[in-house]
Amino acid sequence: MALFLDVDDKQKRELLSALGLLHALKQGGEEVTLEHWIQCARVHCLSKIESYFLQDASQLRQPLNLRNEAAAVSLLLAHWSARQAGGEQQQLLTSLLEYGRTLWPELASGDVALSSLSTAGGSVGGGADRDSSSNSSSSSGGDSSSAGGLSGRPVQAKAVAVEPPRGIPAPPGSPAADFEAWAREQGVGSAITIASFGALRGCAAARDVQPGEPLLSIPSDVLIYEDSVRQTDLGRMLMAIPGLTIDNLLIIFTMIDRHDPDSKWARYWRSLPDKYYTGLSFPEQLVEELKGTAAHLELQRAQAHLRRQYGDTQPLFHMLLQAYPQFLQPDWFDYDSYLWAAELWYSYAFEVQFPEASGNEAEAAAAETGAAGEAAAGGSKPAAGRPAKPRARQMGGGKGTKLGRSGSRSSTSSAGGSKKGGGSNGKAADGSSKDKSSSSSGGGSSSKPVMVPFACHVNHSPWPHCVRYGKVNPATGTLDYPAFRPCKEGQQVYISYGPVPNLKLLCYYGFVVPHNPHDLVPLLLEPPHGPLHDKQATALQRLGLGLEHTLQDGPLSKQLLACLRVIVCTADELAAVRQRSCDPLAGPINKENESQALQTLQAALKGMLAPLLRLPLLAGGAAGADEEGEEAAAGQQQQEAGDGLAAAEAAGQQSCEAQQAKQQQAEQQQAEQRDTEQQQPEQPEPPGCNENGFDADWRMSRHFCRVYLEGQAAILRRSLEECRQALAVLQE
Ligand SMILES: C[S@@+](CC[C@H](N)C(=O)[O-])C[C@H]1O[C@@H](n2cnc3c(N)ncnc32)[C@H](O)[C@@H]1O
Repeated sequence: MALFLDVDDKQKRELLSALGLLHALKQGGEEVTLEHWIQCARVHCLSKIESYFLQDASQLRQPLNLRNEAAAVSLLLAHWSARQAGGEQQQLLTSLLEYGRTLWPELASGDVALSSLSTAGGSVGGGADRDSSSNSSSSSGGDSSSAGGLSGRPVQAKAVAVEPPRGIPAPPGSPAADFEAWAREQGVGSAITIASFGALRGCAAARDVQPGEPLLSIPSDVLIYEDSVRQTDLGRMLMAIPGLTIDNLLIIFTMIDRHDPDSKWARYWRSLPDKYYTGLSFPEQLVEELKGTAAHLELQRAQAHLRRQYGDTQPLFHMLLQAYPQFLQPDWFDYDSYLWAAELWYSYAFEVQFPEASGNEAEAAAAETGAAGEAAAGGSKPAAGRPAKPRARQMGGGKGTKLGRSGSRSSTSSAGGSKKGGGSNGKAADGSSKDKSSSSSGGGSSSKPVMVPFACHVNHSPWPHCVRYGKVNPATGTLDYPAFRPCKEGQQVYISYGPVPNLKLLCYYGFVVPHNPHDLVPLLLEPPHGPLHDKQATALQRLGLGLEHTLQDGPLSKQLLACLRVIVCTADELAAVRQRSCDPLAGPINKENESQALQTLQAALKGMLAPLLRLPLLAGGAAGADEEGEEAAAGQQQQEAGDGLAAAEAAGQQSCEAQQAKQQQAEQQQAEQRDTEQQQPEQPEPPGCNENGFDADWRMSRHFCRVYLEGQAAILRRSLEECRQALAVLQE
C-alpha cells in the first residue's frame, strides 16, 4: 500500500495516521480489509480543494463525494488489475468491483443530465436558455449535494431512470471517420467511435464496455508532443530557434503542420473543428458582459497574454516566411490561425507522464490521479480595529494555464493555475492534490503537454467513465484510458478533464457544466486596517491561514470561518488566540466574535451577489428580476462607493427569502419544461452550428456565460443561507 501513499504530502500522512491506516497498510497482512484500502485511496485521491473543505479525518471513513470515491475506486482497480492479482488480491478485486457498482447509478444519471445539455445545445437559443435556467435549481440556498446519495451527484428535474441518447456515428468518408481509420492503422486500440449527440460531437462506446477495460489504448508514437515533434524536419528546425518556449513551439508547429498533406498527423488535423469558441476567442463585447466577475478578469488576462505572445512571435513568422516562401503562406500566421492552434492546445491537449523520467512509483501514482482546485492562501492588507469588516471581492481566475489536461492532474485553482507563456490547460484525471505546477516545482515530474489523437475527441463529464489516465504504460508503451464503470454500446463515453470549475471550463474549453460539482467562487478577504493588524496577521500566519478562500456548493470551509474569527477579534480575543487558549479552527471563539464573523461574511457575500445579479446576462433573462435588480443596484452603488459590505448588507437583507420563493417557482417551471423536452424526439443539428454546437453569433457561448453566472450566484446564495442559519442559531 505504501505504493499509493503520497509520501511528500504531510496532510495526507496525518489523515492516514488519524484514521489508523498508516501502520496497518505499511505492515500489510490479512487484517487489512477492502474498507482500509478504500479509505487509504480516498486520502490519496483527495484534491487540494477537497482537503480545504475537509472538516476532519473521520469524514473519510465514508465516501466523501462522488469524484473522490470514483477516483479512489479507479486507483485500486488500476493497481490490482495491473498486478494480475492472485489469491487474496483477486478477492479484493472482486469485492472492489462489487463495491464500485454502488457508484454507477448516480454516475449514470450524470450521463442523462449532460446529454440533455447537448440536446439543448441543438436549439441554441431556446434550448440553451431552458437548460440555463435549470441550473438555478440549486440557487435556492438548498444544498443540492446533500439531497441524497453522494455529494457531487448530478442534479436532475426528477429522479427518472432515462437512458441517455445513442450517438450517430460519423458518416463514412467524413474527416472524423477517416481519422478513425488512420488511428486503427496506427495501432490505436479502441472500444469507442466518434459520434454526434444532438449538437455535440463526442465518442460513443462501440460495444458494451466493462469496468477495467480500456476505452482507448494509444501507442506513444501517435502522440504529438515535444519529443515526437523533434523527430520531424519542421520540429527540428523550430527547436533550433533560441528562446522559443515549448508551449509556443507546439502552437507554431501546429500552425504549419496542419497544412502539410504529408504530415504524419494530417488525417488527425483534418478531423478537428475549423473554429473554436473558447473564452480565448470571445469577442470583446461578450467579455464585457461578464464585467465584475472572476471570468472577466481571467478572460482579459488570458486574451491579452495570447495577443502579447503572438506579437512577440511576429519576427519569427516573418523570418520563416522569408526563409521558406515556397512552403509557407502568410495567412497561416495571422492572429486567427495562432488563436486556433492555441485554443486547440488549451482545450484538446493532455498532460502526460512518460515513464523514463519517472522517479518513483508513489509520485507516478500521485500523478495519475490528477489535482484539483486550489484552496486558499495568502495576501493581506492593513486592517482597522475590532469590528472592522474585511472587504471581500471575487478574485480573478488566475495568471495563466497550461497546455494540456493531464489524465492525471490539473491545476484548476479557482485562483488559477499559472504558467507564464500561457499555454496549457492540463486536462487532468481526478485525484490527488499534486498539480502540475506543484510537482514541476518540486522536481522529478516528467509531465508534458501532449496532443492525444482520439482521446481528445472524448467529451468531459464530472461523472465520467474514466478518471485515471495520463501515464504511458512502461510495459506496453501505450497511453491507456481504462473505464472504471460500464458504458453501453452506442452511449456517450466521458472522461474527466479533472475537477475543473466552470470558470476554467468557460475560459479554456468554451463550455460549462450545469450543477458542476467542482464549481467554486473565489473569495479574497482583506484584513481590516488598524492597530491590531500586525497581531492579526501573525495569528493568521501561525494558524496557517491565508486570506484567499473558496466557496463551494456545500458547507463553508473551517479555514474561512477561522480566518474571519481572527479578523474580527478584539484585542482580548486576539490575546487568547495567541496564548492558544482558544483555537479558531476548532470552533467559535465566543458568541459575540462568532456573530461578528458571520455578519462580516454575510455582508461580503451580499456585496458579491448584488452586482452579479445586476449583470444584464442574468438580470435580463430572469422574469421578475426587477426586485433583485434594485437590490443589486444598491449593492453595486455602495460597492463602487468603497463600502461594499454595509451596502450589500442593507441591500440584501430582505432579499434571500423572496429570492428563494421565486427560485422555487422558476425551478418548478423548468422541471416541467424539461420533462416535456425529454419526450420530444432528438432535434437535428441546427444550421450554422459547428460540430460542438457553437454558432457564429456566440449564442451558445452566451448561454454558457449565463450558466456560469447562475452557478456563481447559486454558490453565493447557498453560503448566505448557511450564514443566516448559523446566525439564527446564535440568537436562540
Ligand atoms: C477535447 S474536445 C472534445 C471533443 C470535441 N467535442 C470534438 O468533437 O471536437 C473539448 C471540446 O469539446 C466540447 N466539450 C467537451 N465536453 C463537453 C461537454 N460536457 N459539454 C459541452 N461541450 C463539451 C467543448 O467544445 C470543448 O472545448
